[in-house]
Amino acid sequence: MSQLNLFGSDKNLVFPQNLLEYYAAFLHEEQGRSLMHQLAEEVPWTQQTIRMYGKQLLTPRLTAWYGDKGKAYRFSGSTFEPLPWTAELSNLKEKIAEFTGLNFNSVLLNYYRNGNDSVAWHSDNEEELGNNPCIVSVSLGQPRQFDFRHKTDHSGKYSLRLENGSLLIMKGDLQHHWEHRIPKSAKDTGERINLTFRTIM
Ligand SMILES: O=C(O)CCC(=O)C(=O)O
Ligand SMILES: [Fe+2]
Repeated sequence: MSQLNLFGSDKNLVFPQNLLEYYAAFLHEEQGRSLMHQLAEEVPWTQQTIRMYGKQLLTPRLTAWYGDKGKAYRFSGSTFEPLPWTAELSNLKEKIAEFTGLNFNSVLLNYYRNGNDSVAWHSDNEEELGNNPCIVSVSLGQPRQFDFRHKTDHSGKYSLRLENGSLLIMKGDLQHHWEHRIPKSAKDTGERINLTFRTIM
């Protein structure tokens, strides 16, 4: 059963709750934590640079990209060839397929080393994800706040807490009209890994 618990508000816009499904306990607490530690150790994490305001900046988190051979992913002017699926990641992909009925050919991993790591406002609207992508996001470790704001109206935001072991589905036309981010957090200092399973066309 979905347990969506959105908080916050927007004076003008009501968040379309039907575009999210949230399951707080997709994995058991202990499973979530041990998978996080395993991935933290084993994944060849890299810190990407992005071009912003004419400057090269380091992204405030570590990332890795896995998927089927040939399913390259392009963003910020770079092309990323996926690493081949590991046993842990393909097991998790299978578990997601059983739980949601959804199949994916790639996964982006984000490692937030502490509350100072974050991801800025964006939507996952790259062309190779197709028009209305279904994205499954699994969170491990430190719970963090996940914010949504409307693309053209920044007067308010909606938030949700992504728990250790949780699964969130983002679907429909969410990525057309809404942006999301993981803000920095002074109080949530523990480490967290997030995996977003995606289909590259
Ligand atoms: O860490 C998260 O929960 C979200 C990551 C995200 O939005 C992304 O990788 O596109
Ligand atoms: Fe995203």
